[in-house]
Order: sequence, then C-alpha cells, then structure tokens
Amino acid sequence: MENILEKATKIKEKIDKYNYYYYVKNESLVSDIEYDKLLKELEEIEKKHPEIKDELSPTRQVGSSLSDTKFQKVEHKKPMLSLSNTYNIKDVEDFHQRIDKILGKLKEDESKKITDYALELKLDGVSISVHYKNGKLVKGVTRGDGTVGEDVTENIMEIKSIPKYLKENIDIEARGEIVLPLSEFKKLNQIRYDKGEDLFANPRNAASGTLRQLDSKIVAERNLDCYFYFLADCDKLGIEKHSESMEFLEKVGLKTTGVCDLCSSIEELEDRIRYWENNRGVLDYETDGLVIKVNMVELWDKLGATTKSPRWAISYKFPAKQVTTTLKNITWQVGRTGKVTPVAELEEVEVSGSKVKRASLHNFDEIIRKDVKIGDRVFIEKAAEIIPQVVKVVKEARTGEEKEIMPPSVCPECGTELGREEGLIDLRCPNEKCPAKVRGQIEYFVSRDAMNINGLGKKIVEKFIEIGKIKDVSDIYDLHLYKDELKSLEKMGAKSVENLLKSIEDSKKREYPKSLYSLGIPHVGKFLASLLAKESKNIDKLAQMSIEDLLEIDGVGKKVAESVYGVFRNKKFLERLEKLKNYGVNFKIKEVEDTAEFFNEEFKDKTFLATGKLKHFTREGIKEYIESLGGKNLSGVSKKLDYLIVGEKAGSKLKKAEELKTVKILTESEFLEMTEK
Ligand SMILES: NC(=O)c1ccc[n+]([C@@H]2O[C@H](COP(=O)([O-])OP(=O)(O)OC[C@H]3O[C@@H](n4cnc5c(N)ncnc54)[C@H](O)[C@@H]3O)[C@@H](O)[C@H]2O)c1
Ligand SMILES: [Zn+2]
Repeated sequence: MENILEKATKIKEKIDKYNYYYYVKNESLVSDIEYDKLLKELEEIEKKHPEIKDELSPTRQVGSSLSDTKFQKVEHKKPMLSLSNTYNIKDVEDFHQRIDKILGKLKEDESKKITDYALELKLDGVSISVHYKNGKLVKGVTRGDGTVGEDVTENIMEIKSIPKYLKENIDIEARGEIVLPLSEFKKLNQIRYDKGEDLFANPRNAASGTLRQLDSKIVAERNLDCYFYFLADCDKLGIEKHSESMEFLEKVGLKTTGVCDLCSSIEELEDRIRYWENNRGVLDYETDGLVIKVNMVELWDKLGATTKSPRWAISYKFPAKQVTTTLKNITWQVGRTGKVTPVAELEEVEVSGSKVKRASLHNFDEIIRKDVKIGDRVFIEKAAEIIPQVVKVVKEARTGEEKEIMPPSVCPECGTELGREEGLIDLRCPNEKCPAKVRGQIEYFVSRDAMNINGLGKKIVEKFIEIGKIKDVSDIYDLHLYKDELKSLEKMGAKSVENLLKSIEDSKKREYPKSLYSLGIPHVGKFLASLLAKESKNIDKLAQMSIEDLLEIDGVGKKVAESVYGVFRNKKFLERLEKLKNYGVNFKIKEVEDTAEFFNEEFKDKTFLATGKLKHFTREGIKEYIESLGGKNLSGVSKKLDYLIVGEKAGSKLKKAEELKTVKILTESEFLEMTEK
C-alpha cells in the first residue's frame, strides 16, 4: 500500500512538472505519448486503489494551476474541459458502447437513441473562448484550469481570423483552437534559428507561447489563426445539432475547419478515421487527431461529464510524430560529395508508426546551435517519408553527465585530414579516392532515377572497392570482366550475376536527362538535369557553354550555372565522363530519328504528307507515327515533299503532287508496307 502511494505520488509530481512546463512555459519536457502513458498509469492505479484518489490529482484536473499567471483571471460560465483520448479503434468502439448503454438506461429517451456522431479534426493549438456582445468582440479567455482562464483579449484582437464584429448583432460565446499555421511556424523557427534563439519544438508550443505574450505586437507579427469548434448555449438559439452550430458559426463569420463528417456507425467512423490518417498531410496546420462528438446537443447534458472531460466526446489521437529518446552517440558519415555528416545514434523508439535508431543532424553547426550533447534527452520527429530529425534537446533533463561533441579532424573512412570549403559550414573529405565517397557515388549512380541499375547492392560495391576492382563510378562497366568474383559473392547465383550485368549493359541506353543526372553535378537534381538536357541536346554542347549561356536558360540560376561550368573544367570529372562515353553510355537527347522503335532507313529525314480519308489513322495519329519512324511531316505539297499518302477522296493535293512528278505517291497500304520493311 505504502509503495502504491509512493508510486502514485512520484507520478503525480512528474505530471505536475510536465504540466507546468507545457501549460505555463509552453515547453514540452516529454512527448505527448509519454505524457499520456504516465497519466494512464496513474488512472489505473487510482482505479484499483480508490482510497488514494485526491481531488487535486492530475487525472481530475484540466490544464495547470494559474497561480503565477501574468494575466487577469476570468471565470468561465461553463467549464472548458479537456477530452479523454484514445489511440485505437477498439477504444472508439468502447466509447460508442458506453454511450449506447447510458442512453439506453434513460427510458424516457428511448425514442431519442440517436447516436449520430460528428467527426472533426483535432487541431493542435491552444483553446480559446471568445465572447461577442451585440455582435462585437469583447473578450478572449484561455482555458486555464478549466474553471478560470486568462484574459488575453488584447492579444486575440491581433488575430485576423477572429473578427472584431460578427455579421449579426448577437451575444454569443464561441470556443475554438488558436493555431500557428505550419508555414508560419517554419518561418518563425527560421528567424529564431538565425538569431541563435531557442527553437519551438512544435507549432502548438509556438502558438501557446505567442498567445500568452504580454506584448500584443508580437502576436500581431506571428500570424496566428483560429478555427472554432463549439458554440455555447446553442439550444437557446434553437440549434439542436452540433453540426448545425458549425454552420451557424460560419454564417455569422467565425471560421471552422469545414470538416464535420457525420457518421452513424462504427464502420463509418473507422472509415473517416482512416481517411484523415492518410490525408491530414495536406492541411497547413497541425492536427494531433480527430474529435468524435455526439451530434444531438440535447444528449450532452444527459451523458454528462467527469471533472476533466465530457462523456459525449472523445479524441482519437494519431500516432505520434514527435517523441523523446536518449542520444547515445554521434557517428560521422561520409557522403558521395565527401560531406561529413553527424548522425545521432539513438535509443530505439517508435515514431510515426516505425522504429527509429538514427536521426540526422545535418552538420556540426547544427550541433552547436541546438546545443546537443551525448547523453541528452532529445525530441525527434519523423514527418512522412523523411529521415528522422533531431528537433531539440530537453535541457531540463540534463544530469551533468552529458558529453560535449567534438567534430572529427580526419575522415572516419580514409583518415585524410578534413577541410571546409570557403564560406561553407560543412566538413569535407578532400580525398577523391575515399572509399566512402566512391560508395556514395555508386549508390547514387545506380539509383532508380539515375541509371536504374538493379542488383548492385552495398555488399557487392564494398567488396569490389576492397579488392580494388572499383575505384570510380565508371568501373561499373568493367564488372563483366569479373563474373567469377561476382559469382563467388554470397547470395549471387549465376542468374543474379547475369541479371546484374544485363542491367548494367541496358543502362548505357539510358536517356540523356537521366545519365546527366547520374553524374551528380552539385545542385543539379532531377528537374535541372532534364532542363539542361533539353536545352543542350548533348553533353559536348553543355560542356562548351559559358556561364552566360547557362544563365540564359530559364530556370537556371547563378549557383547552378557556376556549378555546371565548374565541373566541365574539372579534370577528374572530365576523365570519368570520357570513360563513360567510351563505354557507350548515352549522353545525347534521343532525336525523333533514333528514338524510333522501328527505326527505318527509308524514313530517315524523309518528308511526308497525308491527304484524303485514311482507314487506319487519324490525321494527328499518322503524323505521330511518321515522326516515330524518323520521318518529318510537311503541311503542303512542294518540291520538298518526298511522299504523299493518299486516302479516299483525295483532291487537290494529289493533283498537285502528280503535276510535280517529284513526289512519290503512296496508297495507305503501300505506306504500311513500307513501314514493315
Ligand atoms: N508533453 C507534455 O509535457 C504535455 C504536458 C501536458 C499535456 N500534454 C498533452 O496535452 C494533452 C492534454 O491536453 P488537453 O487537456 O489540452 O487535451 P487535448 O489537447 O488532448 O484535448 C482537448 C483539447 O482539444 C482541443 N480541440 C482541438 N480541436 C477540437 C475540436 N474539434 N473539438 C473540441 N476540442 C478540440 C481543445 O483545445 C480542447 O481543449 C495530453 O494528452 C498530452 O498529449 C503534453
Ligand atoms: Zn575520406
């Protein structure tokens, strides 16, 4: 018993501290998921041991104490509660069962057992209650501890989406969520980063920190936004359904998210949950989940509330995007350009539904700016399909045992002394033969958007670099000389060797934009590679272009022009290019002539015109076909015309061609015969 009490007290102390940081200082010491777990743990203990329950337990309290607030306190007419949350469909089902049960018990309401739900986005910001009198904005109050909030009227006056006047002269209280749009959040953190200030871990902390500023000018600068999700006393306005309240809010000029999906079964709820799990990425604000509400307002009172949350609503939380973990070590990775990047080695955690052990830190400057040390508790984030990033350090969690991170002075792969290019913050290995660089270059060269060579995995590349058979990307095209070595590699059967060699051989025919991209010219990504390929037609021409020529291409800026100009004056690059060309790798745009699948000498550079009604082609279709065979289309009959294809009812054009005598006249079937040669 003693133990349980001690345990509960310890958890409470922790939660109180987290609450204080979260609600008062607008900072998170742990991720939401860890916080929620801790709170659940406390709830379980209290359920099993009701005797230790106390009124001040965080399981019964909303928010955090307002004892040292800088704002005037205002009591809410009706408490502003929290929401109980779930992370899975099973809990949503339980919620639905509970409601059904309660409503079932209310015999007189049997006829009203309408459990239609409204499903909304749960915006991750700060809640606000706004009051309008006679249509005029008079007050804005934060949720505070649920009973009493902070008067932030002056600040909300600076938020454009909270209108000073409604479209109707009415008295209402509406509640909503103030958020910092993602685009604004990025801007704000960039400014703070440039100034060397601490970063906000997420838009919620930034929104809360901004709203609770004493200086309303700062609020005005940050472009907060607000979406409403609740209309108090809507029944007095004759509104029966929550969804109708939302329409009403819009009508009087208060913005909602516009998402209020009506569902009448668990299946429908599940369907919408899945939908929003996959599609929330398109929104410019952070959503941490969905809120499911009983739509009939009349039922709300019947269902009631606990001291902390209503029983008629529940939040369904999405898998956490941000979690905290311990940074165990830093390793240094050498990329294809020689850039040496710090990689955070983490205690494994689950984030956005996948297990993560490593995160990127970009460069040494980032370590300094974020003040990262080995042993730190760090927030990491994994947004859709992006490599996890270290967001920030929890400095309050430091014990004093953390170790300073030192940048390496030599390349961890080849031992060469590292340098910094002028004006650049990145450390670089200058050794052209650095195995890590060659490895990175090959990985890039064979990748799908580049040469698309299949079967050349890391292991093979490492092995061949080790035995000295690959020193440069171009050496890939000599691999056919080492069939035996390839076959001797683990898991490489004769068939896979054959497939690999075929894939290497096929890559020589890769289109010019792709082969150009494969060269890994700094700043030339996929788009620029296609643009440069299109403009230059072949690599020799590109090599001759001056910086001015390059700048003339729409879409090419100074950085790219200098980079392209530079590589074609780099001996090592030119040597590699020469080797690749000698192996037969394609570096020119395939003109129509040679893209022709059925390349046909008779068509090459010959001119064609079709007239009359054709049986097998439309007018456009035959033109395309001619081009695909290497021919050219003319629009009129002249001495330049080589062939006139005549269909039914050919008229003046045929006559003219007959007169000229230089034009060969073909029927449609003669033309088709010609293509089959
Ligand atoms: N990381 C930390 O240290 C820490 C500390 C305290 C709280 N928290 C997080 O905050 C949560 C508790 O905070 P809370 O009480 O604000 O609850 P909550 O944020 O989980 O849910 C309630 C709030 O959701 C908001 N909301 C957004 N859209 C809504 C909509 N359509 N309808 C109704 N409400 C909507 C409202 O502001 C409401 O007050 C915890 O579960 C935890 O995730 C984290
Ligand atoms: Zn090196």
